[in-house]
Amino acid sequence: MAESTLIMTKQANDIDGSVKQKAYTFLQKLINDDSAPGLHIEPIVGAVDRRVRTGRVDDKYRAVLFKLAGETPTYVVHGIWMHDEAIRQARITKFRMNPVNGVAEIIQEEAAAEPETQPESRLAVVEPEVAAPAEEPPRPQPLLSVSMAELVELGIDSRLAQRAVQMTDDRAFNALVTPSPTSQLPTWQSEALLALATGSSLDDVRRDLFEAPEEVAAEGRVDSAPEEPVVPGSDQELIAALKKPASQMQFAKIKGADELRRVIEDGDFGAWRVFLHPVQRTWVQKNTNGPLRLAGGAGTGKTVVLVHRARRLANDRPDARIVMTTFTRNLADDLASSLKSLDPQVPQVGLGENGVHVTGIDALASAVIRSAQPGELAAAAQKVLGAARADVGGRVDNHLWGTVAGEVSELPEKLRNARFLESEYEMVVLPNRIVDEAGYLRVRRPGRGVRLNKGVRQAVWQAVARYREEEALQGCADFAEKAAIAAECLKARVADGGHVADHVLVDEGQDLKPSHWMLIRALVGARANDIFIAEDGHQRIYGQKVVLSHYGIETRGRSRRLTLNYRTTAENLRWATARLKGLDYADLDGQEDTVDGYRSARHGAEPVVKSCSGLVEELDVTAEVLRGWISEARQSGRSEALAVLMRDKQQRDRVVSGLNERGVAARAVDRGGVGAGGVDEPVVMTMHRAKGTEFTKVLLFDVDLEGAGRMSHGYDFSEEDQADAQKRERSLLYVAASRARDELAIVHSLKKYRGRSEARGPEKNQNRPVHNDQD
Ligand SMILES: Nc1ncnc2c1ncn2[C@@H]1O[C@H](COP(=O)(O)OP(=O)(O)OP(=O)(O)O)[C@@H](O)[C@H]1O
Repeated sequence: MAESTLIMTKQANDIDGSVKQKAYTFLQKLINDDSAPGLHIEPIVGAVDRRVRTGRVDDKYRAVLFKLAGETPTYVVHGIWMHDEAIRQARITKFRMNPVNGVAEIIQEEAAAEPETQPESRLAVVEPEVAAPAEEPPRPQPLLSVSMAELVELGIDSRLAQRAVQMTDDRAFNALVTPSPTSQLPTWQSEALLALATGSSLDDVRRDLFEAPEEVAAEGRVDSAPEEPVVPGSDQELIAALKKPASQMQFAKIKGADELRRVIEDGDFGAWRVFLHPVQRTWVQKNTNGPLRLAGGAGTGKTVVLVHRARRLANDRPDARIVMTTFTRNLADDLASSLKSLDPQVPQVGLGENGVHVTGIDALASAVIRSAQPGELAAAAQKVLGAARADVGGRVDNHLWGTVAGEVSELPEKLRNARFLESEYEMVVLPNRIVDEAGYLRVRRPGRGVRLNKGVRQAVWQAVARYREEEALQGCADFAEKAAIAAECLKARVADGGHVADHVLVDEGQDLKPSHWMLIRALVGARANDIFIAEDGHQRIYGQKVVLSHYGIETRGRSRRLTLNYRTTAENLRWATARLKGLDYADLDGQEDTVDGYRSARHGAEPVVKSCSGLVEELDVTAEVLRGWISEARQSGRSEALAVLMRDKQQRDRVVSGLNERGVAARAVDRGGVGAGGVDEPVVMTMHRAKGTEFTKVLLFDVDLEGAGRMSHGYDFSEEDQADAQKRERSLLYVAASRARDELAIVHSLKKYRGRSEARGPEKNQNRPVHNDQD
């Protein structure tokens, strides 16, 4: 009995639900012993590839495989089809190493007897389903600014290259380069062409796809034994080609029965676990002295990289203490379950233990505080608050800044405002560890927008002092203060026992506040792979813009942006990014952040925008759209997750009851998991809560298409802050729209928004920034 190695392809992974169990049994048997009775592994006469085999999955279905000889055989699973289609596929499909760049690929050739009919190339490129460019209004410029020869030099099939360089129409181009179960377009070729069409240069493509850094290339090598020279055209050459990072976008070695089961059960949804983009793989493996920052639009797989990287660090050094953190508890729960689903063997542990500790950043601060001795806590609070308090565990009343603002009559009217005071406190007072008026009068406040003279600073400090007094009376501290106090505790502990973590990985970095960054810096010393940050400046929906280097985290020169969106369709992406148009965004290095090159390889329907006359009609339309989606899903038998997203919790509850009254069994989601969210019970949640989630179809309810938004009110103490608040509203729409995998609907009532903004009166003291713990 000889065990086999199994290589799954991304396309083969999408196995029809009705044969998944049988496919699993077949492939598991194949791994155990390819000569087992009942598998019927057989060659096909007249096939273009002598390595091709078919295998019997059941009476109707056959697997198409490529067998590579070695010490033990390797089987590359091309796919599972009904008998006749499987035989056809087996005849015309070839597994090869691309002769130009050495990447493994599956291509289709015409039957061996007919090669002369297509002299320039025998690769069968399926015609795009969309109308040919000749039928479209002519456009002056082709989409690609490279020549056919340059594409061929990259390794792109010559026939595909010829068609691609002639294309002037987006949709036709996308149809040409989008892989489908019938086109057999190698994944790397599709990605290379899409990247070139969205602004990457040939050098960018070469670097990203073919030039893996040493640590990634080393990961792909067979083992440390001296390598035998590989004979050209041999099976060993193909096995080596499978290990190239660009090959691993499409081919993945299956390690064990559990992985096989998960890969088959999850199909495309589990692709993130095995088929990484070479750039993702690089950022999983990269070793550096100092922090790394990975930026990228929504759905580009930043979290995927973070989770893979946590596993990689844990596997490299089982005694490493790794912290993986993010902005909210819900997001942290998602990270924990992704890590578990990627690798259940990675120990998820408490802070300071060997393994990965996954936690929300505020929960992390609270845990440090809970673990501190009273003396330690008092010393830390002295540094942060100017009072040696050990009673900082309680929660601050949400309205405390508003109350204080109302009490300090010396504050100018414009600044007598909870939002101003809270942001001044979090951005200036806390990070600078200001504990008295003299310190506040001296401090520099770059980037704060509103200028303060001495008298105003004194008034602001009066408010801060009142705030702190009240907290001392109540025995509490707010989240930002807790993070600052936790950071001071950890800094003090370094002298005794060193740092509490070896590696810290941060997701949703754009939303973290200065005190959070100071806490992160205090968790881990400056060392190899100390901090890894995933962020998207366009998705900042809480707090102010932050520059990491101000808090001892220097990522300049060690940053990268991901641009391929895996989640949503190109159509939804266009709608989502259009929300950001005309605004400037910055990344955590303080540099311009753009959506240039941001692309999706998937296509679908255009988003549907429904204009309504008011709330009742909005609810009617929402119920109607949901009923349509539910009935489509039921008819197709697909399991789909449906969600309705809106701006705030009151609206959410109104929508749930409105939908229930209309016979749609919707369910509100607040804290805690989203649950199945299947078609029988669409979920309804705020756009803030939807951060980090994804659904098959998403409806945005009562959208303010002008993006002026309610949040901008209350920020009129400075033009910059008001503009920033409006920007966050647009970002929120971008976040919400980019949750949709397939379809997006937008329901709005423009008339009502006009009325609302005209009717807005002063509500200054009640205003308070939305906090992560609230939404
Ligand atoms: N290499 C990959 N292959 C297949 N799917 C992938 C890959 N990388 C990411 N995905 C999928 O794309 C979706 C988005 O990934 P992820 O959540 O990591 O993106 P993100 O950049 O963190 O998004 P956001 O910023 O919106 O939170 C997920 O469904 C994930 O499984």
